[in-house]
Amino acid sequence: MKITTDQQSSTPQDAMQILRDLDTGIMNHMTWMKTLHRALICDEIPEPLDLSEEAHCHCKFGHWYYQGNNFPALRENSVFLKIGALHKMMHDDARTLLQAKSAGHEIGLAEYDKFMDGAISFKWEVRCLQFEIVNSICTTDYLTGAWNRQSMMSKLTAEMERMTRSGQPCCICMMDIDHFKEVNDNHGHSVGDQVLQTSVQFIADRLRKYDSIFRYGGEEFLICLPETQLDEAELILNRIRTELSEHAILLQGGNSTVSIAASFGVAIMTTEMSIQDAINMADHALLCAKATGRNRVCVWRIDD
Ligand SMILES: Nc1nc2c(ncn2[C@@H]2O[C@H](COP(=O)(O)OP(=O)(O)OP(=O)(O)O)[C@@H](O)[C@H]2O)c(=O)[nH]1
Repeated sequence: MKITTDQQSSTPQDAMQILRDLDTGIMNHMTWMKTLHRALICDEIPEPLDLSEEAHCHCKFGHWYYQGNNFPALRENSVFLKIGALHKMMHDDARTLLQAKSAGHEIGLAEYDKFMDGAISFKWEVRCLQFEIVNSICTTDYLTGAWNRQSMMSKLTAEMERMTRSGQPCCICMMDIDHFKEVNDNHGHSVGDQVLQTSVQFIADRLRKYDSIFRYGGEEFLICLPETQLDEAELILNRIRTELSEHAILLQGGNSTVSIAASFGVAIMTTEMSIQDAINMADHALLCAKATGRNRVCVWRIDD
């Protein structure tokens, strides 16, 4: 589920900084490659650090990569870890070439190819990580960590295609925090923002890993529950709704709390209808929940 994935703990500013750092890493290694080839081809004296066992830690990228405080979320990313392994291998292979050269041996084709293939893979994986980060910036609502509205239609379309293939049902729910304007009016917008962040995290923690939550707009969210019948969706959402209303949100500083509740409207998506039709039905159910007292789940049944 989106909220709990590692990319969510970075802000867009962090993400932009990581993109720049990765670009700098590629540039630095192109310059390094030039120095290395001068030593291998033009008999220049090699850089002493390139002969060290720890060469991968001593280059500028290595300093950045291994420093403890650069974006903790990144340290759990599988592509980031792969980049680290490729980077070390590239420096190890470069050292092997330099040692062969300084011992007066001819550099074998296999050794050279291994080094160059590693260097190409390193650059490729850095590009993959950059793509992943750009994709995350484009698809995430960075206030709440939910998927954003732009990514919603493509995800729901994929879900519709999956339904067509598998015949499994899928429910859509519109969720809106009750009297949210009062939270802003009584506590200020920054508290309102915290309440949005915490509520979404709270809900996301209680969804299954194949469910998704999207920020539809303002304090309204769309929840997609694949492989779920309407009655089951109602049960799941009612459990979440109850827990949310009973859970006071602790504000930053830890001295005060805000209690909230939310209304939910749920409908089932079928292959005979458009995605927009399903959203409209869930939205009608949400209006029903608001009109009949809030803090409740209303279900839109097609034969109602
Ligand atoms: N703090 C904060 N407030 C937001 C954000 N987006 C929308 N809002 C506020 O959400 C409030 C929504 O108010 P209303 O549409 O009147 O709804 P409500 O007070 O929740 O009432 P009901 O939905 O009828 O229960 C407005 O005050 C918006 O300014 C946001 O990103 N941060």
